[in-house]
Amino acid sequence: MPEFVTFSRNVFIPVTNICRNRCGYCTFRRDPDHPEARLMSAEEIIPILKNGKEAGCTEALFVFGEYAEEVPEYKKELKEMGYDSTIEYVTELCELAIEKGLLPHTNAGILSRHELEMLKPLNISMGLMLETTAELKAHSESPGKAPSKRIEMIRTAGELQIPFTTGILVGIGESNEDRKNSLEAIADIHREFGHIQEVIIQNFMPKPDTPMADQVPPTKEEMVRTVSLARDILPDDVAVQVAPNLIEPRILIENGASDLGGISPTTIDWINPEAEWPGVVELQEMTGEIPLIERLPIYPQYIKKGWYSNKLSGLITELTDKNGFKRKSNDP
Ligand SMILES: O=c1nc2n(C[C@H](O)[C@H](O)[C@H](O)CO)c3cc(O)ccc3cc-2c(=O)[nH]1
Ligand SMILES: C[C@H]1O[C@@H](n2cnc3c(N)ncnc32)[C@H](O)[C@@H]1O
Ligand code: MET
Ligand code: SF4
Repeated sequence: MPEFVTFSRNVFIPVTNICRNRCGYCTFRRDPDHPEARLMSAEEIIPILKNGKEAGCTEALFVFGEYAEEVPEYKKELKEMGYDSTIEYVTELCELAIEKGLLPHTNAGILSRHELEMLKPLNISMGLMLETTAELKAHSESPGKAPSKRIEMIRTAGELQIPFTTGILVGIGESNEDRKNSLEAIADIHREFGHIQEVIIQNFMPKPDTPMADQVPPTKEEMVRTVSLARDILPDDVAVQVAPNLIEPRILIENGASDLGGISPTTIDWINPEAEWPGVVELQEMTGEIPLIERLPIYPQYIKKGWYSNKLSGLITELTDKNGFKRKSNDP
């Protein structure tokens, strides 16, 4: 049982849903000619940032389809907005978030070393799910989900000392042995670079109108088994995260989970839009007698190590107490 359980408050910004991949489980992605295909403008994003700040959020979570630039229609739209590349636009958005008082965390899928170098000074942490080290049908149309590519990017983020969130998606056709391999791969990378702050054990949620709509999601028992496997395999300084809007967390906490990820008072989970966020009072009910502590999108040990740029130090000071957690009390 962990000593305490953590969570953070974020605003979820689905910057673009155009994506070069086609994962069998995903409803976030849209085809370029779909009426809901979009690239959000800075004008749309600014009020979302402001609302989140007013509601006490600390994190701007920027999520993208992967390498949308490989889609010509998107490239044209980006050009019309005045940007030559996605990464140029992301840096602009991160600066906006910082200006509004939120710490940026970007998950844009695969990024090159150069792109990671550009984002490091503007992101308090970054993320990329490993998903799995297995070659699966779910990823047969997703070049960016090749395990070797994902591992390479997670390693590069380590070389650059970027506090990092990764994880595995459970129930997409992988075996228990595959889960073990995936977690061992993450543990090895962390032992080499020391930058993995949390590993998400995310349960696959079947979505209508996807190739995997009829695939059975993992059972609670499988999730308990996977969380305790993760706790066994991962080094002690890596937190195991589960999503409280996707699964009842109490028994997972009893088996090694110690973080509930980002919840949002003002935005929805654009990846799992059917799954509403619990509020802080509900989270407290879920954790029971175990203390619930609000954290920032960077874990305290990385604040202590100084793994953030001077562009973010003012905000860190504003937002943290002496232990590196959120300064304000956890009032709902
Ligand atoms: O609302 C969500 N937040 C997701 N987050 C956000 C996450 O809960 C928080 O941003 C981190 O805990 C940092 O505070 C992710 C972040 C990553 O880096 C990688 C994957 C995810 C996945 C989700 C997700 O499915 N839904
Ligand atoms: C941001 C992360 O969201 C996860 N993701 C994408 N689609 C689903 C789904 N149907 N159920 C659960 N998680 C999903 C993937 O692991 C991705 O990397
Ligand atoms: N498209 C990216 C990935 O799958 C970001 C999260 S999914 C919307 O890695
Ligand atoms: S999960 Fe990410 S990479 Fe896969 S199709 Fe959806 S947006 Fe694209």
